[in-house]
Amino acid sequence: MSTTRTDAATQAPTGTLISAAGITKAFGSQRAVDHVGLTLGRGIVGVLGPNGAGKTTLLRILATVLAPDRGTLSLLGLDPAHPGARTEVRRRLGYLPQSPRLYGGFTPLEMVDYVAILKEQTDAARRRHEAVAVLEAVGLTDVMHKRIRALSGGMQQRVALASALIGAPELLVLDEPATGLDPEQRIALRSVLAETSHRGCVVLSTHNTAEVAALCQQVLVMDRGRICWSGTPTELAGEAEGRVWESDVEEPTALRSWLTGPGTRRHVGTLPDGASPAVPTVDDGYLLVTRLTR
Ligand SMILES: Nc1ncnc2c1ncn2[C@@H]1O[C@H](COP(=O)(O)OP(=O)(O)OP(=O)(O)O)[C@@H](O)[C@H]1O
Repeated sequence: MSTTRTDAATQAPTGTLISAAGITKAFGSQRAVDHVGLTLGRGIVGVLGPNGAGKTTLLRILATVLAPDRGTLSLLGLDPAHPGARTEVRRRLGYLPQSPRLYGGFTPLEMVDYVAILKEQTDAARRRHEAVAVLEAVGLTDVMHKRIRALSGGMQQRVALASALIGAPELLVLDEPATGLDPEQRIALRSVLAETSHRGCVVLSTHNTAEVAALCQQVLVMDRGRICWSGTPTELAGEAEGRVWESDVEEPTALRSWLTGPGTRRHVGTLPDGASPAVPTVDDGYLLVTRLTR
């Protein structure tokens, strides 16, 4: 990816699972999502963007929780605007909202089983087998018979994640899935998502660029409702190639500067004469592309 693009559509993979064009959603006069186009196939896609960029709104649209005001959307080859097709998509979709609602009086096993029932899985034995498997995948085997209200915040987040994973979804939409997880669980989450991505499309929003670099094949950067950049994590870091450096002083040519240690500042922008470029990271690229579109 050589330049920053506005309103970017991503590369069409073989086997399109999500296809969107001109998707727009406003709340009053505020356009939360503004003419977004997407073509996504199998793999893990990370959505980055500042607070209020429209990530949650876009994910809610992809999860069929919210209907767009305008634009066309196809999920798993179906049009979710039609009630019958929407029900079918929901059977094949897993969704982790930003603030999941769990029933505190349920156990994790009951909660996940309940979601499977909502997905119209009628075989009780199979449901239980699958529920036990997804709870094991998120590391909750030991507490699957405890009341959810008695679990820690990170464990509750994993119950919500297991609820999204039940039914082997072909489309997995996760709003900040790593929130509240300890480092070990974050690493475990990566393997669960990598496994899901072999059979379908995982779209996740995050503020964690390290997570994106470790996990995602593709990144979408959103800003003010639009996708302002798309590409691979390596390409995002590459945006800052030759445009990032470190020094002990403030730099007038820097678009953004931040402290990285006692007295050391890192800058992105136009490299001043005599400065040596630093090795760029996904963070640098992200800061640069969000700055350039403002
Ligand atoms: N239900 C709603 N009613 C009114 N405004 C909303 C609603 N949902 C979102 N918005 C507005 O839409 C814009 C995008 O919000 P959204 O939650 O999608 O952003 P975000 O990128 O997920 O932010 P964050 O990183 O803070 O979670 C914001 O200006 C927000 O205030």
